[in-house]
Amino acid sequence: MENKKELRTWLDDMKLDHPLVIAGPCSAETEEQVLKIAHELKDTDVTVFRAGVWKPRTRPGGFEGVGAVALPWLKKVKEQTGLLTAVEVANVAHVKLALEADVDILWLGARTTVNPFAVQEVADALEGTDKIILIKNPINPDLALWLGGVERLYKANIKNLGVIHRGFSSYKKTRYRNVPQWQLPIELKRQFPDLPIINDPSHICGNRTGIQEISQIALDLNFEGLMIETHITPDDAWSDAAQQITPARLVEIMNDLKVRKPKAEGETLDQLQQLRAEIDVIDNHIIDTLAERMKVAVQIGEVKKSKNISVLQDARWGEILQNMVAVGEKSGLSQDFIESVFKAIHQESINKQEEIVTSK
Ligand SMILES: O=C(O)C(=O)C[C@]1(C(=O)O)C=C[C@@H](O)C=C1
Repeated sequence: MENKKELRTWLDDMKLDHPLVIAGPCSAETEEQVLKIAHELKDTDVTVFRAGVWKPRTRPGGFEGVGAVALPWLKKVKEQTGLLTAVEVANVAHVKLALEADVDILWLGARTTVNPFAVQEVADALEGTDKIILIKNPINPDLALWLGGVERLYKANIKNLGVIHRGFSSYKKTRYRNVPQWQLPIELKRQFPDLPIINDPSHICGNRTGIQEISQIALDLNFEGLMIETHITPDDAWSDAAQQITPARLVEIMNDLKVRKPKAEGETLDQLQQLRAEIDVIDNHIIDTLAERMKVAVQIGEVKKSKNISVLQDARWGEILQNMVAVGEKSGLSQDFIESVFKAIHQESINKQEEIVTSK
């Protein structure tokens, strides 16, 4: 699949003068709940009403969605409010029912994207549809797997495509429910600038407090839209209560978010160009310094080879990491940043030395 302007046609056709907003409850619970939320969202920036009908739960026994009974409620949402509707589909049966109910947007969840067999099955069931299909990132940070999902749908002759960034699972305890790992959507955008990308701050945060901050970062990274879980009485929600917000709070967030211009012009561009020239000089210095460091690592590698000493020296490596984090902190650089930079440097050093010690 190549980047093509036509990938964003469905979004351009909406002619929005603000980012696309998809909102609605995590799960459709009752007809009354669905319609109440939809009516509160009707006269806002929201264009699409979302509601989970089939809910993939991590462990059995949880609320798994009310199922197909909710589809006629979504039809009513469309008739009464004019909002488009969106549901998650995970198998052929879901696709069939959602298409029969004339749902406008179908999305594949993270637990589906992770499985190419499941994606292929859904793609085959959707073959040739003119519905909008959105693919959430897989649970693990694997860009190829995410793009593979998009490609399977594209190959099934589906042209109204987009992706949803909902963050990635981590074994570490973090302040996020799903770590954003912004470098993945940034790389996706670099490869496919015309594939619409929507951010899902609700699943990234797992709570209400971070939604505004994550949404702003997404807009600053030129995401085309936001999908935010919204409930009339969030605390009573049957699923993901902690991360849902009221329609009123959603409106507040929308009003506070700043949409910036994608490109600078005129004087601002001149100013940026001057600063960018400075960055170019500094980047070149960084490369020269890294190359110098690597030369020393190669010399150490030669000593290790001649004296039969192992490549990895944990104690020294631990000491470097600790020192550099402390030095970095003094210059206002975060621990995460320093650790990732030095881990990459150390790995390259190991690779170079491994080449030396294993050479004949
Ligand atoms: O101190 C060494 O022994 C090195 O080879 C240097 C270096 C590094 O690049 O910082 C590389 C490998 C070791 O695990 C520790 C540190």
